[in-house]
Amino acid sequence: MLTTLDDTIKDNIQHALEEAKKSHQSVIVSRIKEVDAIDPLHFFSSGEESWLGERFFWSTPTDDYTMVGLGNELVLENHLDNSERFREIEKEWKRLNKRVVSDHHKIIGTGPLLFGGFSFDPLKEKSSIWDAFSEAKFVLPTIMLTATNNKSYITINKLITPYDKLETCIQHFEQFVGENQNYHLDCEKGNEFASIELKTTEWVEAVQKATADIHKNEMDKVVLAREVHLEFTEKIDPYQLVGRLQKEQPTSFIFGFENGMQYFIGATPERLVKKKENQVLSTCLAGSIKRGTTTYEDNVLGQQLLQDDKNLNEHNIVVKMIKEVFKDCCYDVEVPNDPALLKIKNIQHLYTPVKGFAKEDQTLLSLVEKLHPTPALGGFPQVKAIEKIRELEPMHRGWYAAPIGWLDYEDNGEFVVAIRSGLIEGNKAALFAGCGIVAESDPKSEYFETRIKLKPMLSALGGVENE
Ligand SMILES: C=C(O[C@@H]1C=C(C(=O)O)C=C[C@H]1O)C(=O)O
Ligand SMILES: [Mg+2]
Repeated sequence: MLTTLDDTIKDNIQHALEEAKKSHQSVIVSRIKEVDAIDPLHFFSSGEESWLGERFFWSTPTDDYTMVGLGNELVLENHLDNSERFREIEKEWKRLNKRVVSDHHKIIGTGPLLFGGFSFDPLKEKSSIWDAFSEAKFVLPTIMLTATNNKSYITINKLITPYDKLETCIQHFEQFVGENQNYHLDCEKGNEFASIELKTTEWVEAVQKATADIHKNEMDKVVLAREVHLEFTEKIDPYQLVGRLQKEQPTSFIFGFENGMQYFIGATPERLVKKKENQVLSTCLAGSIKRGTTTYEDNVLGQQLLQDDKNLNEHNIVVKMIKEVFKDCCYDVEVPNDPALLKIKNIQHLYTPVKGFAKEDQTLLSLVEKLHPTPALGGFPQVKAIEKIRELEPMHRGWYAAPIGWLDYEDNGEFVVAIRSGLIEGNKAALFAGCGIVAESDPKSEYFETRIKLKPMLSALGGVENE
């Protein structure tokens, strides 16, 4: 993919090696090069042979970034509780020295960066399907494609340890020079499946119990989720799934994280926090209604949602919390007074963007830590709601509803909330969906709401549930 390996990179490798030996610490060397356009999906698929189980995919609705990583050059992972797990990742990432060689002006989203995520609640007892997922796991890809602003870039990363040999390090970069792009494309094939909804009765009872507790003033809101398991006749191909999600959910963030033989994949409309230099952006997304079958019906439903007290209550609890975090951590905070509608393929939501500029001592991961879980996924008050989820929810969330995303070495990056998602393994898929329970919640309509939220994954997997 690189045409030549110039002397600058060799000098940098040499210096990094000396630095690593002197400091007894590893140093990351990154080579960034602009390349002719490469289809990100083909790039993802091309990694199947050499890097199966070590790939990630990320694309944003505004198309400003698509990133595909192949190979785990470095893994930062921990099993720590709450705030410690965010801080440990940040500490380890900061400790590594980074040397970047680039043939162009530095572009955000290229160069050494981490991609990964966190579990929803480290204190919830583990269940088998999420066993291989830690409380925090981030990878530095060996090779990464970044497509942004109609340009494509390839980053090659190498972790240089004090024990490495110069020749081996140079070879690491040389192996990608002039490599042929040998992409294979499967045509879409049908894949039949059987589905089971797990513990539906328990879930409905949990909703009833939660509304009763809200009436007793134990809390204002709690989000309860449920799980559906699917079994297909053939193996599920993550490449096809990502491709379909991209096609069917162009207004969502598409994420895919391979963890050995499991893939955590989804199409979420919900940004948790984006940081570009000191500009910070978050999204309050809560309150939902279905899409109409005609423009007229769709508008009527949208207007109904904008005026519905139950949904406005669900939404305003989220706005209040995110606004408070922003007021603490940012200056020049801007929040519109009223929500707007966010219409995505299968559902419409109440939506309020929140903007600000991070104070000096705030980092992207410190903001993730303070925001997670917002009342859109947890509830309010936060601690009480999380305890209720542990007690009432008949499933283990794993990485569902938790932050997933990327951060670079200059603290730019973006995290979303991993909803409208599923955990795939072989021919099996576990899909998750939840909803905000408030005093006025009706279990039947909340159940219906979770069915709509399962649709993006169901449809991308090849079938939409009957209503
Ligand atoms: C919990 C989910 O979605 C959240 C709950 C919403 C609601 O109850 O109205 C809306 C958007 C999300 O913040 C999910 O999709 O699983
Ligand atoms: Mg709702």
